[in-house]
Amino acid sequence: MATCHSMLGFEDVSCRRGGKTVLQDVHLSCKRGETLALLGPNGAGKTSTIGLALGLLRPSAGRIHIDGHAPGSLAARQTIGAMLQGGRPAQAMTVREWLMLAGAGRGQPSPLDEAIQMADIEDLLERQCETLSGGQLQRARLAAALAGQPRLLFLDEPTAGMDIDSRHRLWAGVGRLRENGCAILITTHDLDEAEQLSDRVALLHEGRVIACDHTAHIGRRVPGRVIRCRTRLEEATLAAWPDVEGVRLSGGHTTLMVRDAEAVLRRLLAADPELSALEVRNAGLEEAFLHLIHDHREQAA
Ligand SMILES: Nc1ncnc2c1ncn2[C@@H]1O[C@H](COP(=O)(O)OP(=O)(O)OP(=O)(O)O)[C@@H](O)[C@H]1O
Repeated sequence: MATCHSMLGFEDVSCRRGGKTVLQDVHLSCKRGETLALLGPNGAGKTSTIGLALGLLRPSAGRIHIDGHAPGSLAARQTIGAMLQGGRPAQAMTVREWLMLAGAGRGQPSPLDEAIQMADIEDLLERQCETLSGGQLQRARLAAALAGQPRLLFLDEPTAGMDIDSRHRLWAGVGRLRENGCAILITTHDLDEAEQLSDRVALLHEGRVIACDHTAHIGRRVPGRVIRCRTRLEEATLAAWPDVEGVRLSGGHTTLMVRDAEAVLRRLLAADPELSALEVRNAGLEEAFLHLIHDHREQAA
């Protein structure tokens, strides 16, 4: 049900914090029914971007709108739900009271049922927030962000600390919200999560958007292919081969970024007759992320 209506717009936005420029000439938009993943290494400026959209920080240049309204205005606040890192209610209150307050703040005191169900907090409603575990508090933050049915949702590393069940529930919930026309901006360091949830990704590095594209297309920006296999060959040996641009070992698998897949495959099969679990594919979000950041660093140097 996506339309072209932009719920969030950043035009040439810069921001300074502590005497340092942390965002520079940022252009971003997120439409109704769209999920935008804001990605980048630590300190890239993701949380600062959300702070600007919420009106908690002020831009030093540029313009930001929330469904046509200024960040921090009443209309903008009633539009937005935000799940922030470290967010918690100001005083000791129960989870139910927190949700009611959050919903009322958006001018929509009810219904809370969907928020409660999506965040899986039925059994936590009467608990005082200060007694919750880290993962439970994370689920309560999600419910508070969803209370009052926001039309623009910010999720800042929403699944950090969540167990697998809650994570899957959140992913399913994000899908439903998107179908209902909610615009969602999510930050995450989990690139599988970003790939699964987002329609588009914006990659931030040192305060600049260095790539913004459809999630399914971003891998095309990376030349070469990816080979994954189980092999007894050493990482350092493989890294020294011609046409191999990068090697990574994880979970017993070796992943190689290569320029010429056929040449490397022939050499791999000859060097290790016991090689198994072989896969060859185009670059995905993770390879694009690493490649684009590496390129940007080299250009800056
Ligand atoms: N309160 C602050 N005062 C001054 N500088 C700050 C403040 N908070 C963050 N910064 C700086 O702003 C830059 C961007 O930080 P930000 O928190 O937006 O990054 P991020 O992409 O969200 O990082 P992470 O992935 O680690 O959460 C960093 O250089 C950081 O050191």
